[in-house]
Amino acid sequence: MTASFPALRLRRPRAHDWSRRLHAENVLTPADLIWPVFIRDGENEREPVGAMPGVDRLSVDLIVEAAREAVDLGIPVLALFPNTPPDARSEDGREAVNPDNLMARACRAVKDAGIPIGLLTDVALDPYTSHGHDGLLSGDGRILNDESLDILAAQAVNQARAGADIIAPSDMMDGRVAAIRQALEAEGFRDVQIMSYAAKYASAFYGPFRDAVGSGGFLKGDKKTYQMDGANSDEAMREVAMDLEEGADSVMVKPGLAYLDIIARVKARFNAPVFAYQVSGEYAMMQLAIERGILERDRAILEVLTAFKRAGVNGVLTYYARDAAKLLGR
Ligand SMILES: NCC(=O)CCC(=O)O
Ligand SMILES: [Mg+2]
Repeated sequence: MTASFPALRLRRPRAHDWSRRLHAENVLTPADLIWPVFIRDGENEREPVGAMPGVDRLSVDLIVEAAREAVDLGIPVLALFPNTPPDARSEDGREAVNPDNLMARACRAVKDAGIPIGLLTDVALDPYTSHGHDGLLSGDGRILNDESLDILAAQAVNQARAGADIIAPSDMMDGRVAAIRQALEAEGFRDVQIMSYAAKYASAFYGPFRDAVGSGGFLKGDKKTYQMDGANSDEAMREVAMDLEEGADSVMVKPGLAYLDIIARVKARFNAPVFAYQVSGEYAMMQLAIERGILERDRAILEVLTAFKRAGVNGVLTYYARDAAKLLGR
């Protein structure tokens, strides 16, 4: 910088709204948003998630309505998460490959209704297992890596058959992207995308999500042997490199706000689409402060989502997707 005050006045471009808009380096639009929704049994059922005020579990018919609303708001993708009835959960999570499970029914219902929206489906066993883990559990309490790959790949194919557009493995087993990509190719699903949860950290901020999908009460122990240690950043680069090499079309960093540095590193290093997940705990934290009048709602929502853009994401999974899209307009 050569000029100095008063030739240089950095406040000049900030003086007017038109000028601030003109100079904005990053712009959030509804097309940046992926809306996670929770599926439950029944018909015309809308059930609030206690730990996530403002978020409901919806029966399949209401998921279809949500998809229509998302399209109207310009949101390109819905992310689907099932709250599997307890009697369908088992030690091996086999409900994950049931062609009539909640996830498959929701995908088919949205696609059969001809709604032009992308569907992102989560691959991991935790909503289907009686122990709440993302992979298969051994007798002595370990999460088995290689042994879990077959059912995860079969789960992905089951979702693709039901109409999923983006398979999103969140299980953090090594090698699962390759296994899923191979299975999708073998079954003819050449154009089904994979968005891998590449850098997924073992986080306290997933607590409310486990309430939403009903796995919290089941979970034995923690997920530290497969999800990443929050102290690590180089390791995230290796996770991302591995998933891209195995056939991921895009990668995700999760949670979001506490990991913006990871997003920025991934963006700087890889020429690949990167997404962030503003997770349930981030949502709950903000939402409770908003409901108590401590935070200004609209500004807080847009500020945080814009921060993800600034860090370098192509898009954000956020429980605020609908609210943010309404604020942004089309
Ligand atoms: N596999 C999806 C998640 O774990 C979501 C976490 C959250 O929203 O807390
Ligand atoms: Mg990995």
